[in-house]
Amino acid sequence: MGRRNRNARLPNADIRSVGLDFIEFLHETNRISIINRDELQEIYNSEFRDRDGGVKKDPNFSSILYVLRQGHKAQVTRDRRVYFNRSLLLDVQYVVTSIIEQYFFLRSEFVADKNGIHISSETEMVDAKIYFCVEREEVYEQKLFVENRGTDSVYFTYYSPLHWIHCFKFEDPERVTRSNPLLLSPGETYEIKMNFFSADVGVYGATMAFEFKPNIQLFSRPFYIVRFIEAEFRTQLAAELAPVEPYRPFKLSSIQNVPFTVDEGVPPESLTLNRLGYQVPLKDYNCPSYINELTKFLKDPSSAPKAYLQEKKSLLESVLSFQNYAERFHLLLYLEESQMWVDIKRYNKDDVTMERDQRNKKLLMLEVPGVSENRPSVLRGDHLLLTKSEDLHLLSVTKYKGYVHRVELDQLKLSFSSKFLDSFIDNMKFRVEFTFNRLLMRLQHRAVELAVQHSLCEVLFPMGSNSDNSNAELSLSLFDRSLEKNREQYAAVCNIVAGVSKPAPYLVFGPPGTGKTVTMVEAIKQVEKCILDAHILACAPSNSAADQLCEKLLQHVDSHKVYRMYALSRSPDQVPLSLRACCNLKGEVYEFPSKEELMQYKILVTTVFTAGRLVTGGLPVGHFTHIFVDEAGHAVESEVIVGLLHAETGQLVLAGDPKQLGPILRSPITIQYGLGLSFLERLMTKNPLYQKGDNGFNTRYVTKLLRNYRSHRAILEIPNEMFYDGELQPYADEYSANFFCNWEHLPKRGFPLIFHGVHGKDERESNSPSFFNTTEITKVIDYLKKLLLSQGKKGIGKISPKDIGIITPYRKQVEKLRKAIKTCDRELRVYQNIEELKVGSVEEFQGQERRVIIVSTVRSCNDYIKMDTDFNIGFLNNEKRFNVAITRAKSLLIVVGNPIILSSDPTWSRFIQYCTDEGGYTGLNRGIVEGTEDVIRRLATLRIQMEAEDTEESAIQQYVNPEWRNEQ
Ligand SMILES: Nc1ncnc2c1ncn2[C@@H]1O[C@H](COP(=O)(O)OP(=O)(O)OP(=O)(O)O)[C@@H](O)[C@H]1O
Repeated sequence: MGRRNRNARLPNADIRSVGLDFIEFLHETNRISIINRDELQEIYNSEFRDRDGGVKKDPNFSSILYVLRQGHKAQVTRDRRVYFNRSLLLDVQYVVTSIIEQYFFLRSEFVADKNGIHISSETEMVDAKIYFCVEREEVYEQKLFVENRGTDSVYFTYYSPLHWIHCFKFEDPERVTRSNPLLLSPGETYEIKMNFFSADVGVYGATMAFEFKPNIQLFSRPFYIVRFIEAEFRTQLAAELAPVEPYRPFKLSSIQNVPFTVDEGVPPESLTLNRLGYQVPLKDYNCPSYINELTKFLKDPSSAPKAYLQEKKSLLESVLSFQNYAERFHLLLYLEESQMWVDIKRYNKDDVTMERDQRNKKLLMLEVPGVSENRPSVLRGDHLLLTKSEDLHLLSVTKYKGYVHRVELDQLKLSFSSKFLDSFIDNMKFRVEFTFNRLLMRLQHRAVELAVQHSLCEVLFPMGSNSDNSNAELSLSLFDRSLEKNREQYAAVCNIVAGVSKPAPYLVFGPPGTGKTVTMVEAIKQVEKCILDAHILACAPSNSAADQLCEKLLQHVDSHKVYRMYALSRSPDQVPLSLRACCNLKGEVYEFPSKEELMQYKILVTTVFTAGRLVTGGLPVGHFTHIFVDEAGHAVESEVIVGLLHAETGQLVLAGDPKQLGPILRSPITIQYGLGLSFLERLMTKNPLYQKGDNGFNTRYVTKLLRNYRSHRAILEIPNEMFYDGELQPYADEYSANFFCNWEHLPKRGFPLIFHGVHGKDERESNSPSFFNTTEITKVIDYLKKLLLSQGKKGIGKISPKDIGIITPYRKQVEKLRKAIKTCDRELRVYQNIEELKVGSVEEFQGQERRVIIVSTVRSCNDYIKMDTDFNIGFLNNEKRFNVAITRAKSLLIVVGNPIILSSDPTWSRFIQYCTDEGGYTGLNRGIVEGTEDVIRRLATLRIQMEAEDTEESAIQQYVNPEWRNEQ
């Protein structure tokens, strides 16, 4: 009864959204083919409904079906079969979502045998689809059979591709047409020859419609049968990289709460040497009990408002100020954490097995596909809970705590108690529950609390009241002399050294490649050189950006003065060799030196989070005279301030670009209430000191850099137009920018930008949810070989692997590309210094640059775009990720991708249009690929014809295109 009442209140849009999520869930768990209504209802109730622990009450299954049917998202037959419209998407690569809905309903009708007519092919058809693969550039032949298995004769009157590309040709001995129909007697089979040829690798599809009539009367009603053809032309390399086994997603577990005890494991802290004390306490900051109720209320404010919930809502709606600073951030962080708990539970699994690590018998290996893409997010030092499957029926269970010692591509290495290890037997089955490490949330809670305690009002909400109004007049001799020629950069360095904005933060912002990092690095070096008692904290949100800062500092600063401090979560093998001598990794163990020792270094380099350890360790307020945060737009404000206690008396400098990668949040509520606004962006957009006045920016507080020293102007064009109002000025050194302008493989000389259109397939393998696309890998490898193996010719200078970067959004594509380069390709794998060629995600390239960047976008099917958006992966619908990827190249940018899929995104569409207009487009001829829209329109017309009264003209004949048939 209660449930029915709740449903009555749920708006249809919400029910529809739950329904669509359920379809997605079925798809993800490989059960989209289930059509039995009762079975689907059982799955919905036991595995999906109230999956967030009952925070949000889901509607019942009947309501879901009702709303989905109304919205043409599902069809339910009288015999209780349910067809969700999702199942067909994979057949057609060029889909428009609203259109595909109609296609779904038409498909099942059209593929069915009719009047005894059955259509087959030499290779086995699966679900009315012929699939074949060719590995050479040659004509491939295959026969189609039209067979009359019925008891009456039938006329075969016509056949034609409804959706077709030039690679296919058809031929039949009688040249069947309406004016030349073929009588197929019972038991008779007629052969049609199909040829396929493509000069380019890729996946090509055709949809064939066959028309028949039960008798040859002019006005008799025809009937149609449809078959789908998918041909793949792939190289030997693509074959080597093909899925090792079919994709089998893990079955999700629905965990009930039963009493349990925890068997403690061995944390990797045992691998640290800790001489740094714990002087400033870090409280638990556990989520208050009202958070779930508040979440529900915020999602549906019409639900019975309670005064205290209304009060919290008002706090979220209020403008951030120093008075509500801590309270508002605490609340937002609790809401974010509550969503993180919901999300992490989705990864719980049943019946998993583990293996012993052969190298370290004390560790067990657990396969966790997706872990390298943060699905789920697990770091070294986190823990998981495992319960023996055989114990699950007990009234009370033991959960074994396994600490993560190592995160690898698709697996974790865990340590458990010795008691558990002794009882462990291979193939034992477990239920695994993921947890997440609350440390990062706790550090942020403490940071906002300390900010208020230490009265950081003038740092967080600067009014400029403490400073006079003049710029610094210093005469500095810069380490990087090129900065002296840029007035803004030079002035920024001087102002930072003189601390003119203090206590207000100094901002260095601007588009990609404008020299923010080099300005910050120069300022650090100058502070170190000019201010004798200076102590500097240099931070960045990510380890890779912090490493880059440190590497640049070491070019001029004595390594004894610099210390790179890593947290335990950094995998030792990711620590760059160049930093080993001045960091806290000693062998396999991280060492945290004593406070006194740390205070002797002039420059400490950490991530913004690890800076929190310095606070805990009791480094006194006032110790750091200067704090620098690079890539500050990438972090949430409460993350950036984790180590800012020291900004009370020092100079804080933030550098970044709000148009590049921003903070990653899970909760739509916290995004709505502004947690995604970085500190840098807040100052820039909300604080008058940092805004542009009539005389431009106030250079005492902020420097906006606009000269791009990195890239050829053609590469900058679209980011400049789309994100920077055309303000960006190309200033790159001519020699570097034009390095590839005469490259023989450019579609157009002088335009060092290539969009290579391919029509591949996004695939998955085994349990990994991550994607790869072997057609794109083939193309990337082609270009790589053109760059490395035939270089030094025709006026192009030599480049080495370290000058090339390959960016791709999915871990599986990264892994396969590395395999292709370092193992499969005979020439590349032995190429000198090939290990220096970096293949990585956009996140790994933020802040970096290469002479040549190759981007592989992978997506070739619309079906997964929503998943990308939900998990914050992929390139589509993510302008910031697009911006970062495109702006890393200095002299040559090559993008390999599916232009049809990418064009559904306005940013990519503009980019592809630009490449086309300027002559940089090559590869897949988009003109020959017909859209799904056309196919659907055609199928719909055929259906009208089947259902209509007798008709004179065949609908199918409207689509006759002479080229699809072989000339005889
Ligand atoms: N004044 C200058 N003269 C010549 N080259 C410069 C100058 N300033 C910066 N550069 C060069 O421009 C390139 C980009 O600099 P940097 O990485 O600091 O830019 P950024 O603004 O931090 O970029 P991103 O936003 O992509 O991180 C580097 O190769 C750097 O050496």
